Amino acid sequence: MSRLVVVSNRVPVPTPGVPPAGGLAVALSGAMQARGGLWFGWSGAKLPPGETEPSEPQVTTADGVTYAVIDLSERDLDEYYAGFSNRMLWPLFHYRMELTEFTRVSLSGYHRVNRLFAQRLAPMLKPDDVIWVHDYHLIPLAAELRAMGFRNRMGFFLHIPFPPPDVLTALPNHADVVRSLAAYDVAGFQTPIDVENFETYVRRERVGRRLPDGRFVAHGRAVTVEAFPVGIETDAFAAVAAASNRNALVRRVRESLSDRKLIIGVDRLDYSKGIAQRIQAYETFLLLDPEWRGRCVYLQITPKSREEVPEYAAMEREVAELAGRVNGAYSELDWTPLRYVNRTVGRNALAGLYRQAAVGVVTPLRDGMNLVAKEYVAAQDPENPGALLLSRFAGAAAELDGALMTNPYDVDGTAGALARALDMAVEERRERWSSMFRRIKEYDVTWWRESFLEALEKDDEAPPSTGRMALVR
Ligand SMILES: O=P(O)(O)OC[C@H]1O[C@H](O[C@H]2O[C@H](CO)[C@@H](O)[C@H](O)[C@H]2O)[C@H](O)[C@@H](O)[C@@H]1O
Ligand SMILES: O=c1ccn([C@@H]2O[C@H](COP(=O)(O)OP(=O)(O)O)[C@@H](O)[C@H]2O)c(=O)[nH]1
Repeated sequence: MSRLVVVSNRVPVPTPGVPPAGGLAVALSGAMQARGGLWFGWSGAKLPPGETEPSEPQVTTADGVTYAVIDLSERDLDEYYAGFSNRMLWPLFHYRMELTEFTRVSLSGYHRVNRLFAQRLAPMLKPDDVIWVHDYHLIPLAAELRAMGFRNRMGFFLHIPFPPPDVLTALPNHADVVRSLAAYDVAGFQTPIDVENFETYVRRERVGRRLPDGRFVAHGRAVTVEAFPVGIETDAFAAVAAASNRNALVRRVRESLSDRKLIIGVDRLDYSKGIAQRIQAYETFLLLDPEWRGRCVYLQITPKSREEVPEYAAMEREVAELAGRVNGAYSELDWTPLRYVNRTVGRNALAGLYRQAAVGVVTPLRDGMNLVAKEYVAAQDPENPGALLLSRFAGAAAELDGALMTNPYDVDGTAGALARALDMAVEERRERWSSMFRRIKEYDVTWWRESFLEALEKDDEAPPSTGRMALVR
């Protein structure tokens, strides 16, 4: 078997006591440990001020995985990470054109760092390595490596949505972005809707066409383009949740609830997650369903994220204000309706908290997948599962047909759905949960990794299979 080389912007080199957070890190950590290989990317650290030349990769090995990471300069991070990746591609790919900021400077920093990644990675590559590149930060990496002469099989997986052409074409360099995707042998997306958006773009912009074998030919290369919805380690996560009464933090939270029903939300502090709209929906619910006052607690766990990006700082203020408003209006001396926590919680404790919660609220305005939704389902007690309230705009909605679907822009509708979730009879909860659990058990993180790598390692001549994912919706 060829060696697997994974490249992603952030590489969570295992650090005792520091859990990886963020869906990409969580999904790939398990996948890498199962298969081994090399994982290359940014260390998460900045070079000392004034230094501009990134170090040689720092290499460590743990659990059969070799981690090779480089520090990046302040300028590189400003332009490539906080700039083009997170002020242009992130908002645009989440359909938020009004939040984008395009500058030539950040675009050129984006290309410079992609070239740097290619240069630092190149000496470590062997001719038969299979290279798997992750996410929007690194779209041009294969083109850079190909320009240096590498002929390896290269695959790309986009963890965030691929927007419809009317949105994508607002990106001044959209044509280059799609040309860069054609340098890969496989381009994987989260859902069939993303594949459809790609296909519509290719057709409308006349840059390619579908081959009879299902691949796309664009810019002179044939690329397999398919949906590979990312999953979780369902069985392992369910087992941790089932044993969570041994976890001291989980026990403390349970005791603090004193029989009140728990509603849980877990999201990075990101405008795509719809946290402000969700708190407004909770406020409306407390207003319209007064019988629930004092009988439920909403716990919102929200680690801060990308604080160097101005839109994130603005959102941090907005959400904190809203949380204060709800608590100011509805708190009693012995009851606080909303617990808003800006801290990362370890996944073992999270598993137990999900299991405690009568309702999981996952209401992003747009999300590539959302692993929290799948983790909430995996963590439930099969005899008495909670209800999942899920945005129709999360990638996970294409699979989790047993969730109560909601439109997060409809605050009143979400408030009503929350009341319905809290009131749902156990028979209905069991029925909804069983179908979701079956789905995430079959399409888990192992399925995701194996099916992507199978497509990537397939002989070019063999027709790729299509329709790997059955769309529920
Ligand atoms: O590295 P950061 O800038 O701190 O951000 C954390 C990660 O956020 C995004 O995660 C996405 O991947 C998940 C797993 O496939 C998916 O469920 C979720 O919908 C996506 O938003 C981002 O795409 C990653 O690159 C970041 O590492
Ligand atoms: O305090 C926290 C918050 C989140 N997570 C994990 O981070 C991931 C978030 O992934 P998701 O796909 O939901 O969203 P992303 O942050 O990648 O956009 C999930 O596995 C969560 O369990 C965590 O471990 N601790």
